[in-house]
Amino acid sequence: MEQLSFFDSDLQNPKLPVDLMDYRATFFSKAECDLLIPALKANIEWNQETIQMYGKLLNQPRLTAWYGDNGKTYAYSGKKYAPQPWTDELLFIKSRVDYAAGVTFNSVLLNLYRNGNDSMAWHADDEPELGVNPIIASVSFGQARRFHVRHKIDKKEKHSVELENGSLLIMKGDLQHQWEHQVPKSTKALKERINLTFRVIN
Ligand SMILES: O=C(O)CCC(=O)C(=O)O
Ligand SMILES: [Fe+2]
Repeated sequence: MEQLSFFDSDLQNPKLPVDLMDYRATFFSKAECDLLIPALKANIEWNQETIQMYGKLLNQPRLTAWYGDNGKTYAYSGKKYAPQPWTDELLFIKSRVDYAAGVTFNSVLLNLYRNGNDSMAWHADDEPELGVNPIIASVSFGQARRFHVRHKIDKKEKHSVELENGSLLIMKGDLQHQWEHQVPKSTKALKERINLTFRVIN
């Protein structure tokens, strides 16, 4: 795919992992986004999952859903998730993403960030079922949010990109092994954002 990288610190930092991330700002057109966002809101079965933290059961700061091929179970935070069957919208998005990434994805994790208070903490998608050096394709709709990447060992090594409405970010190489990523909270009044990360579960 055509490589466009819009990382602000590109020039200052030769160690920027451009070989680990491809970003396309307008992968889906505005018209496609306007059709897909309400369809995803209405047709996806959004769940409020919990997390165990400091001995307490807390709500995750976002809603989630897991869709994919039958049998592609996903283990996350000590729980196992069976996928919901693909919807028409998801298959449409997947066909475009599969083509761009050159990968036939078999599952997708969806996140709904309701406002600036919703977030995703630092993590790497390095579960064994994703395999070594997984390609993960991340599609964003709605409110643009900052996506931060930092090196696991040298935590000062940090980059960020604004994930815009209709954008595609492909994460690849050893990004999930050497780096972590997050979507931080914001104190601004932010609208809803839907993110889909397409994955191959082995
Ligand atoms: O919402 C995002 O942009 C990131 C989502 C993510 O990192 C994940 O689902 O693993
Ligand atoms: Fe992730």
